[in-house]
Amino acid sequence: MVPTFVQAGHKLKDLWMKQIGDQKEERITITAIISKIALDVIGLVGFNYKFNSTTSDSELTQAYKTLFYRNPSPLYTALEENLSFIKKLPITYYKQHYASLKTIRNISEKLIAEQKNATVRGKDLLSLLVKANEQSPVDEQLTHEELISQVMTILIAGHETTTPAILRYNIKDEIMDGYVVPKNTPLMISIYAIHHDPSIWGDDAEDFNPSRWLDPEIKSKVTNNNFIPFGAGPASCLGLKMTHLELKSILAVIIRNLEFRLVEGYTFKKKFFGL
Ligand code: HEM
Repeated sequence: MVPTFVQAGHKLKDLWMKQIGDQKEERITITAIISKIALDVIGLVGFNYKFNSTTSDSELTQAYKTLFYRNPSPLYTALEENLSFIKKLPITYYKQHYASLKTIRNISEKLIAEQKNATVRGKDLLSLLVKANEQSPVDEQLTHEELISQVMTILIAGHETTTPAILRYNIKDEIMDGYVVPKNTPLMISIYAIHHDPSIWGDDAEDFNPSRWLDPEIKSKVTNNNFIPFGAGPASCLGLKMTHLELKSILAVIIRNLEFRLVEGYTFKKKFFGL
């Protein structure tokens, strides 16, 4: 995997170098391109699939855009979540949404079929999954539908990584903060709120300040329960180790070649997450 990550780092560096050109420095918005690079990487290491999303828009990239780069108002999102019939209305967005899911499903099916018929097996996640499945006793094997779901989950989870909250159900009746919470109550744990708690991160918790990781007092307060970008417990992120390695590999290339500064006076526009 590491050579793929390092190559991705070089691709990113080359793109930015090109943007800077002959100038000494340039103002660059980094977010959109990072997401594209992440999609390219998950395509390659996950499925041996070339999205090439920094240079072209494949049908899969298009499908992703439809699913993830939609920005409805919080009110609309709340309505949509609580009144499930809304998603069945013949509105253009929903038609595109379902068409996109179908595209992702079709491509997942195609990738699995290719792997099943392949004579030489790669080292990507899907090749390993198909191989392990074939070698398992028949009654333990994933069905075709389950294989497709796995591929779709990894394709989606490996790309859209900003989760504001995680959902859990308590397995027994509990009293929380004086309230009785009956067994099986859906509980939304707000990652956003935990990661902005001033009692852990300081009064400037809302500010983008990576240097706070150098503060020994803050570091001593951080635990696996209050820093959970990859979730926690048995359903936590499958891609954690891979992501750490990917980020380190890409950063190693980038910081050897470029210097970064925040644009003076720049302020971040906060996204509303509803939790
Ligand atoms: C910056 C990168 C990433 C972040 C911040 C992230 C974060 C998360 C979070 C918060 C969850 C929910 C965990 C929970 O409910 O406790 C999750 C689940 C998951 N992630 Fe990631 N993730 C990242 C990258 C990836 C990648 C690259 C992959 C695939 C290789 C991946 C695969 C998954 C899967 C399959 C799940 C569902 C696990 C389950 O429900 O059992 N993630 N991720």
